[in-house]
Amino acid sequence: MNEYEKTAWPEMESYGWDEERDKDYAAIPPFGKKLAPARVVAQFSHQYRIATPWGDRLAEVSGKFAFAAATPGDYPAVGDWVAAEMPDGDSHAIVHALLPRRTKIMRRAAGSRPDEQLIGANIDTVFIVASLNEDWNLRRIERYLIAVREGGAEPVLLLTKADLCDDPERYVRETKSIAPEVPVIPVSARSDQGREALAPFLSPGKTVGATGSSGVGKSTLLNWLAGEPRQSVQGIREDDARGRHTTTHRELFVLPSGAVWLDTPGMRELQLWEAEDGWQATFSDIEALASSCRFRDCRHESEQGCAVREALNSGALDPARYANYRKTERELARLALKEQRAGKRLAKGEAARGAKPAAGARRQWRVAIFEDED
Ligand SMILES: Nc1nc2c(ncn2[C@@H]2O[C@H](COP(=O)(O)OP(=O)(O)OP(=O)(O)O)[C@@H](O)[C@H]2O)c(=O)[nH]1
Ligand SMILES: [Zn+2]
Repeated sequence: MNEYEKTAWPEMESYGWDEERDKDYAAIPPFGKKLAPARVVAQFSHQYRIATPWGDRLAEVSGKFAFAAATPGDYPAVGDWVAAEMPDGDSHAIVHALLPRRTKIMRRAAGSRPDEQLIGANIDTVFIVASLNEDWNLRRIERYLIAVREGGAEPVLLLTKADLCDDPERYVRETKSIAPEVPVIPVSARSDQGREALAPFLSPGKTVGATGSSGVGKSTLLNWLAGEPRQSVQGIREDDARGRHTTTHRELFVLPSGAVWLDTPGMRELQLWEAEDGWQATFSDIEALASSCRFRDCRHESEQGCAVREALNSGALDPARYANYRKTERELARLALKEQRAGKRLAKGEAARGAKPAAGARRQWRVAIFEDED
């Protein structure tokens, strides 16, 4: 049997390949080429570095792939699994197809038109990092929760620099109060605290990444988990085929625990994208209250039988949390408006690709409500 016609690719397991991927891969239509699975480990302007069963290669997408891609999100991103052609005796590869993404982390592209920009694919867990000594801000954590959940990844809250804090448990409690179902783990790289609690999220083949404000300790966390200094974004040292050390730019690599760490510059500065699902999950308590208001279209201002007002008055709902709910709702509505305007231009192309209509009535309802407010 031709090496390329294998039905399983154990070589790729260290990058997170599993039986489900074997199935996804088998479902790719034939391209009349010898293809093999690979994972994108770095992205340059028009090139990728991919990890293949036979080592790393530089790759580009095929002409056909580029022709079919309608938006930036259709191109591979770091963390994506692809089917690539690897011509013999050539150090380059050609990407012909993208495997289905399990999760994606998106960012709004700069400029007036909000545009999906993929900053990481197939991430299982995103560590939302906040530091225990400075800059403590539950509202910011809520915003990160929205962005992470929207793409389908599991959020875990890491409270760093526990060595600098007299009462980490107090912060753990506060954090749990805004996200009861999310694991909250105090850690300290300096005093080697919290390693065991992190272990369940760092099992072999799981892909993880970290996001959080500048200075909270993301690089330090990575170095701590890697057991050696590792400036991931700048590049890491590796042995090449001749055993020499070379520095290679990589944004995805395997930790000693066997977990795969994804660290793209965009991960560090997540912003809200049209995050209706993540927003609802993050504020599910308020959504539940709102659904028991007497009036279906209650604006929670001075209406009779408003459950949200009641909760605010009784102290059951934190006014700051409610304010953040409204603020992020307005931001999402603003984005949705822009999207609607831009969408008119895009609609034709998207319909041609069989895309679903933009997530529907609910968002339009929000747009209608908030259009007049700003
Ligand atoms: N005491 C203490 N200091 C820490 C710990 N982790 C990080 N720091 C310090 O916090 C500062 C910022 O850490 P970084 O790891 O560079 O933070 P970062 O989140 O990567 O910052 P950006 O690269 O700007 O995104 C450094 O001076 C670290 O030494 C810790 O566990 N305890
Ligand atoms: Zn109400």
